Amino acid sequence: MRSAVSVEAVRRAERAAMSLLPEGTLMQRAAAGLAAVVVGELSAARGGVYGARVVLLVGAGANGGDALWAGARLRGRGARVDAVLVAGAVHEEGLAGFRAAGGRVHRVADVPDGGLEAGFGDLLGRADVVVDGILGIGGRPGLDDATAALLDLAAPDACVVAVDLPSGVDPDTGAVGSGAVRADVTVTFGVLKAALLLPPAGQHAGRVELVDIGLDPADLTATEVASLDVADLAAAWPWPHAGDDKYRRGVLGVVAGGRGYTGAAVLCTGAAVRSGAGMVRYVGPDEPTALVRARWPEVVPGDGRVQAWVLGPGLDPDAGDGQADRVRDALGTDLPCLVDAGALDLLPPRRDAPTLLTPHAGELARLLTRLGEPTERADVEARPLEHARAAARLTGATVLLKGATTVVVPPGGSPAGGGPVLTQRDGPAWLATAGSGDVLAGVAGTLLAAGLDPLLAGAVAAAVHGRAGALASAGGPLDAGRLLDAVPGAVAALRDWPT
Ligand SMILES: NC(=O)C1=CN([C@@H]2O[C@H](COP(=O)(O)OP(=O)(O)OC[C@H]3O[C@@H](n4cnc5c(N)ncnc54)[C@H](OP(=O)(O)O)[C@@H]3O)[C@@H](O)[C@H]2O)[C@@H](O)CC1
Ligand SMILES: Nc1ncnc2c1ncn2[C@@H]1O[C@H](COP(=O)(O)OP(=O)(O)O)[C@@H](O)[C@H]1O
Ligand SMILES: [K+]
Repeated sequence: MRSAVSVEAVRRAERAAMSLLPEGTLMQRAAAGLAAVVVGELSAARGGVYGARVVLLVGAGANGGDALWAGARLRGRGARVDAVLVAGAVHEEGLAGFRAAGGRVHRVADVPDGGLEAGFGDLLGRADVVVDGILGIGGRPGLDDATAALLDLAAPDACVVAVDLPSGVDPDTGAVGSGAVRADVTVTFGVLKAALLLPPAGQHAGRVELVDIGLDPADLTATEVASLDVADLAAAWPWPHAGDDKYRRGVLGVVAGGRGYTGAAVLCTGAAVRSGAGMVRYVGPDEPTALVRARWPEVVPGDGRVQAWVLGPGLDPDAGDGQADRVRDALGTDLPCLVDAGALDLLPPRRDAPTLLTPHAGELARLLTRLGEPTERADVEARPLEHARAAARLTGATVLLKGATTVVVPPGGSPAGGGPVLTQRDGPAWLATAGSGDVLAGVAGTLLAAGLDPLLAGAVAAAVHGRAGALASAGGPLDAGRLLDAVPGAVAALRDWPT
């Protein structure tokens, strides 16, 4: 499990560690770790550090201090290191250390208006590595125009190394402001910060390197956001046992598709079959039922006893084909329900039984608007965690928000009581294809029917869906049929996936 904490928790842990250590120790450890990563990048790209060009972009706080001390170390290895001070203030000890090591210092404030390119174009355009020491955990989202313009001067093939966090993101929520840094590597200190696991900030971080600076793990137990790794997935997966039969393993009922929309019914039931549900029942009108039976003869048509329901993929609540009533009936039971797509419109104000909502950004905006919080899709995309939490709070359900990074928020919006928010980013962008969400619903349904709680069922399903996507795509285009065909292999590989 990769775990991340809040800024408040990091600051507390840092204060505790600092009280036991000589002043400046943590920053020196951070700088040493940062310099080591830069050395690694330079060695890989050009065979060594000597003579490499490194430019530090330095903000007002300790994040800039880390960059300056790392720059001093890189000077010691023979790199040419320039620091560009982007703010009015600077970490003075770091600056003195950098100067003493022979680093050159420039100030954005010394360049006349409109002169950034003339002043820094050559410097940044020739840099092998650009170190983003602009903002860390003290940062608010967004960079000013001059700083953002400076970043644009870097050569496209320069390696951008972010210090602690890519600057311009919100450290706790993962929201991203304008001009935020896009890093190739982020070197983070002591513990992952929540933004590194959250969309969209996590997608700005590149590869994340965690440097141990000696914080006490006992001070870092308040996990805010976590991502399941392969060991967690293997531990959570409901592997069958000799004593099992199909009923004990879990029967899933599916109300999907309808008159005119048939594909979702075939894909969703198929994904449930392929992810190992004990049995799948499909409930719907004649046409999708016939197609489901033709493709998946093991699916049992019609109502009957189930352990969980998947409701809504490809379902039009206004079609007048009986599907809306079937959804309402299932929502009226005390069984776990996954509520997707068209069924989201039918969700009652409150449901006490375990409930997993699986909207994409547009569907979440629509749901929040219906619940009295007018929201646009773009709002959800800019601040996914905030909006998923709002839906969890308003509905009392677990909310899985789909996207390149899937966010699963426990009922009530967490973290109080419900455990951390889980995020998964396991699959390629080829997963953004029609029917992909129907496959996810089927896999998550299998897990609900097997008895997993909605938070774990959602996160495990998202991870397996992503891994199946990676297997099926192998770098090329993907369709939902091949995605669901890859699900058994993705599940089997959980026990021997290379970590
Ligand atoms: N604590 C420790 O023990 C250790 C900490 N370490 C390092 O310290 C980092 C945290 O340092 P930090 O607290 O000094 O904050 P940092 O992120 O450098 O910047 C704050 C400054 O930026 C400003 N500012 C904010 N947003 C802005 C914006 N959008 N645009 C423009 N300006 C903005 C803000 O202004 P203000 O809020 O005062 O208005 C303030 O002046 C941490 O991430 C890690 O790298 C490591 O060395 C390990 C030990
Ligand atoms: N850029 C992306 N990278 C990786 N996965 C993605 C990306 N965009 C979407 N996905 C995943 O693909 C699926 C799309 O689901 P959805 O939007 O409901 O599609 P549909 O309704 O066509 O089935 C979700 O599981 C989502 O997390
Ligand atoms: K930074």
